[in-house]
Amino acid sequence: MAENPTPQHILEQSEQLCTAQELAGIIGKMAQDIAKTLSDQCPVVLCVMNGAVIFTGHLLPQLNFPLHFSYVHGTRYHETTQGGELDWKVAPPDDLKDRVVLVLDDVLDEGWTLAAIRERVMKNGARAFYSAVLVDKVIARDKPLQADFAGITLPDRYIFGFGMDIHGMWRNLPTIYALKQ
Ligand SMILES: O=P(O)(O)OC[C@H]1O[C@H](OP(=O)(O)OP(=O)(O)O)[C@H](O)[C@@H]1O
Ligand code: HPA
Repeated sequence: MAENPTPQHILEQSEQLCTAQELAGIIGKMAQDIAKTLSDQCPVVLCVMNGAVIFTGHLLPQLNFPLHFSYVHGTRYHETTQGGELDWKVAPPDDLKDRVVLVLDDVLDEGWTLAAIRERVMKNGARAFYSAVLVDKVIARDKPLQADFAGITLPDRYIFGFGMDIHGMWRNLPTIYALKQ
């Protein structure tokens, strides 16, 4: 891959990992599983911006029970493919006393982002924390947190599309891609 690849070059060097139709089925099933656990809890649902925006947009209308909605924004990959320190742009809401919280994220990779969100959410008084991730990445290390609801497991490759970026681009692709190996 060239040092400064063009968006088109990135796409040409990539392969699609699943279809948009498969993702729709996966998210539909997640909505059913989440409803079984949380439909009588009136949870606070938090989208982790930016990556979870499309996953959230597909999942939320399928959660057929009362809930409150807000978001957090933490980033630790910036426009690179390596995670670093978590940079809070918008921290979890302060007023979570006795609330059940469901956090939606696009990918559980090393797990540090969701672990940090859980810590803040519980510190802000939540009664219970749940997480739902579209992709659970299989990595060689233990993760500090396991997702309560996971859509698909994918191997340890940098993925993008469906909300996830590669060098800041291609969040708008309708399904998930990875660079060809
Ligand atoms: O499990 P981890 O290794 O902590 O990585 C997962 C997090 O990394 C990505 O966010 P990123 O920092 O890229 O910010 P973005 O969502 O704005 O792209 C992704 O959206 C998750 O929130
Ligand atoms: O594979 C990934 N793609 C996009 N964002 C990410 N954040 C952690 N891992 C990834």
